[in-house]
Amino acid sequence: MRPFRRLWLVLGAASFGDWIGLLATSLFTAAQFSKPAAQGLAFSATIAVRLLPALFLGPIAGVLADRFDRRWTMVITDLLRFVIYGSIPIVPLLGASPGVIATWATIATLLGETVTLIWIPAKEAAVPNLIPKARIEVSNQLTLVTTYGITPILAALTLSALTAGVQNSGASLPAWAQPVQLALYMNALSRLATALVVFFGIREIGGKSAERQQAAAQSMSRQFLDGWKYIGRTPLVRGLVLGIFGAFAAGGVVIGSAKTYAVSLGAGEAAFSLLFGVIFLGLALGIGLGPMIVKDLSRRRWFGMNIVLASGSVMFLGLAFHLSMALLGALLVGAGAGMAFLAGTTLLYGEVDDAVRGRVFAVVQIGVRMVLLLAITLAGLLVGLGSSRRVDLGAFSFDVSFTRVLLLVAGAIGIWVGIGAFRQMDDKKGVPVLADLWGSVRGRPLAPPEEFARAGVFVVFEGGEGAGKSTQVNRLAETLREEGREVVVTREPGATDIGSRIRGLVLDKEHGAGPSPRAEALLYAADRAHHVATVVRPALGRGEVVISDRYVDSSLAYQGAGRTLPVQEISWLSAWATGGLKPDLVVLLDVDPTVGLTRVSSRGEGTDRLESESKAFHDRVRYAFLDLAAADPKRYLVLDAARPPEELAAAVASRLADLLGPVPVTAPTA
Ligand SMILES: Nc1ncnc2c1ncn2[C@@H]1O[C@H](COP(=O)(O)OP(=O)(O)O)[C@@H](O)[C@H]1O
Ligand SMILES: Cc1cn([C@H]2C[C@H](O)[C@@H](COP(=O)(O)OP(=O)(O)O)O2)c(=O)[nH]c1=O
Repeated sequence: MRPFRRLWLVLGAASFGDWIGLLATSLFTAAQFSKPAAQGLAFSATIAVRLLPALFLGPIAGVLADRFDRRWTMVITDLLRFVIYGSIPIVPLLGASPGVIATWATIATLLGETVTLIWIPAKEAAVPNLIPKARIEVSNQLTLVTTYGITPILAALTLSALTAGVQNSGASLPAWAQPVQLALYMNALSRLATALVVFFGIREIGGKSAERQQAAAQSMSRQFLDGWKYIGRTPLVRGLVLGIFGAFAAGGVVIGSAKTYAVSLGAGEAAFSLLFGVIFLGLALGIGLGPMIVKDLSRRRWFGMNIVLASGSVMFLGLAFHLSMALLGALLVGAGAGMAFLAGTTLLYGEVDDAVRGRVFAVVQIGVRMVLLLAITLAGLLVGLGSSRRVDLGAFSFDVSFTRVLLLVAGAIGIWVGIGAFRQMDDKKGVPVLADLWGSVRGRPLAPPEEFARAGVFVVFEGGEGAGKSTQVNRLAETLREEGREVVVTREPGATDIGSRIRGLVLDKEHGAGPSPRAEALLYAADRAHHVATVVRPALGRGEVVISDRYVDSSLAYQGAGRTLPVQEISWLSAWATGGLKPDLVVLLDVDPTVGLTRVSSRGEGTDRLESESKAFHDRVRYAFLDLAAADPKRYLVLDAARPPEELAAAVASRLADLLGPVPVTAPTA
């Protein structure tokens, strides 16, 4: 088994232990009391106690994770937890009173939680070193689904199966083997198991990079401060931390106000559980399907977008007046939060340096707990303060309550934070957000354009063989020059020295069978890259009109649709070759291939390699051009190439008139 597979097993076991421990300890402590009030108090005390140590120990835990060998840190802390958790069900066997038992359970939980705080940053810092970068997201999907989807359910089922099994069998079990106690043993044993697997099975976690060894020579307080400095001066990490806190704050407000919100919908008590269930469903859907839907979208952008989505949905919840709307809102809150969480952890794993990773994760960990706790408490308090008024809207009536105002405010703050995080982290500045998202969903992600001052206008003619491109290119150039404009006429392939050699390689029939489809695609891309860099961009920079006979679309049509290479990959290749340079206008001269090829052969120059392709090939090319034009009508002018040349030229000139400003006045040359 590969190390990271073993790691997933460890994470699964650890999380199962966590959940069954949480459930069992709470029940166990509560069971020591008979009055409901005391039970409730004991129940919430054990949960609160789990959050407390984070505040004190958290900051140091990160330093420990970066300073010491992570394998040993994980093994030692897990052995400690084995002993601590194991002691909870043992104490009653020593004949202790209920008060002592409950107190010890609480103290042991506190200790266990404290130790966990050291375990988590060590684990989080070690994991990314074991996983190939390209698989980090998949690995996170798996871990999140295991941690929050499978293991809690498995834990609850195990516990209730144990209880039911014992009740049904009627057997009287010895005092040390009551169901809840068995569950507590399981929790302890899961720690022993993970310690052993990490020690014997995942040795790769151990050792330290030279960088970390160097850092460990500094004092601990110095390392602590350095961690904060790193967060402060790295925009990506700053944005991530800010975004994660914002998301959890909004989540906390939703949790804290959920009870009164459900009531305000007038849909009864069941609405509360239903809403919660739907939020979890949304989380699972977002984590499971999100990456498949957005495909290659920048994860930095996706993170910010999801926070805005989740927060917007919180606002929508505030306005929803019918249960069905609230359910939709809850689903989107869950989906947005889940996807933001996935994107956030993936980015943290992939982009934070190994040497500071423990500290960054510790900050996130503590921050999240504090923010969540604060938000839940505060929301609970505020909601309790406000009264509500009932509003009638004909068929619907709903409460305008404090709860709703709170949701609106929390959502608005969340959107603001999401936009802030997006700006800090954006790695595709200048690429329109919605178009980027839509392009990625359709499988044609936009590349960030290379920066350059673009003063001129870029016009491209596309179309099949013999469509009349050269004819129209020359006519247009002539017209524009008569108007007094600077015009550069060029073509692909073969406009440069290097390009004309490439052109020979791809098109001359004397080179035998010619390049394979992928090689052909790369040769056209190479020609294009050189052409754009040495001819097109410089001319556009000088403010001239560049008219090119063929450009990117020819590759999409010929190599993509014609040769049937994946169009998405050709699109990426072209975007990379051109640095994202797009034409201002593409004139597509649409021609029936039979007509076009007849025109070419009547020229009597013989055919090149592509012209001699089959009719089916040229048909695919034709429809690919038409599809491209249909997908972006603003940028295209589609003309029927069977029309007389003068008419076509007039149509092109009139369309271009809108794009070109007045003729620039150049100083007369003496
Ligand atoms: N609109 C048109 N109608 C009829 N024939 C045309 C038209 N435009 C060009 N032709 C002729 O078709 C042939 C191919 O034209 P050309 O401009 O070289 O096409 P391309 O550059 O698209 O291969 C030439 O002989 C040209 O005179
Ligand atoms: C620019 C480009 C051209 N081609 C093909 C289309 C043409 O058959 C060939 C040469 O184009 P071109 O010189 O325009 O030929 P013609 O004037 O005869 O239409 O190169 C591609 O396959 N991919 C590309 O990216």
